[in-house]
Amino acid sequence: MRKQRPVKDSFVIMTELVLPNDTNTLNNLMGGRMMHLMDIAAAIAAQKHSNRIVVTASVDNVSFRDAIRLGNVVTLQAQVTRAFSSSMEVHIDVWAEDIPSGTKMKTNEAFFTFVAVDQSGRPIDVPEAVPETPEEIQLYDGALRRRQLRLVLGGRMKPADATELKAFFDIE
Ligand SMILES: CCCCCCCCCCCCCCCC(=O)SCCNC(=O)CCNC(=O)[C@H](O)C(C)(C)COP(=O)(O)OP(=O)(O)OC[C@H]1O[C@@H](n2cnc3c(N)ncnc32)[C@H](O)[C@@H]1OP(=O)(O)O
Repeated sequence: MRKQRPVKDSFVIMTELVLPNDTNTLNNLMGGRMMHLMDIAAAIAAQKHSNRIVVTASVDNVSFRDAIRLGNVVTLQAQVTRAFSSSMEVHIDVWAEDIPSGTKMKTNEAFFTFVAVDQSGRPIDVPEAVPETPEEIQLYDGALRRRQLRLVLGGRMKPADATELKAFFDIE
């Protein structure tokens, strides 16, 4: 039987300070720097779940809701939502905090997909991810649909095989 692991075991929290080298000429955190931080936090979550080397396979839509300013404290929270065979979907939330003014806002959210690989870079199976809380169950339940959408968009699945998507959009 395949090994199981609670999704909460993969939880990662990472905190960074926005320094001058991280910013553009408007003193805002650069988008690419943000994606780098998100990739690292999410990869650590996938590694914790699988105890394997992981590679980033894809990143779903990342939107930059509000600018993050020089001197802000950035908090990234990542957790595996669901594991398939060798791949894992990781959900990540990003918060920016201005400590002197006591304000904190959610600025980004995304889903990353990582694939566990062996020393030769070949995909290798990972434990099943078991959700426990209502929020974890909701993310788990939506993960198959999101997987099919990204595989169709990435040209890795035929739309006709995306059964969850068809059911979601009520397509015959
Ligand atoms: C332990 C304690 C912690 C320790 C704490 C250490 C800290 C440590 C810090 C971390 C450090 C930072 C980590 C950065 C991670 C990188 O940045 S890695 C660099 C960027 N990424 C890459 O270079 C990946 C390049 N691509 C590849 O190697 C191959 O395409 C892949 C992803 C391995 C897939 O290989 P493939 O031959 O296509 O394999 P295939 O059998 O067709 O598919 C395998 C799985 O991949 C999935 N897949 C393939 N393509 C896609 C796609 N586009 N979208 C979604 N899924 C896909 C398939 O659906 C399949 O999933 P399963 O059905 O098995 O679940």
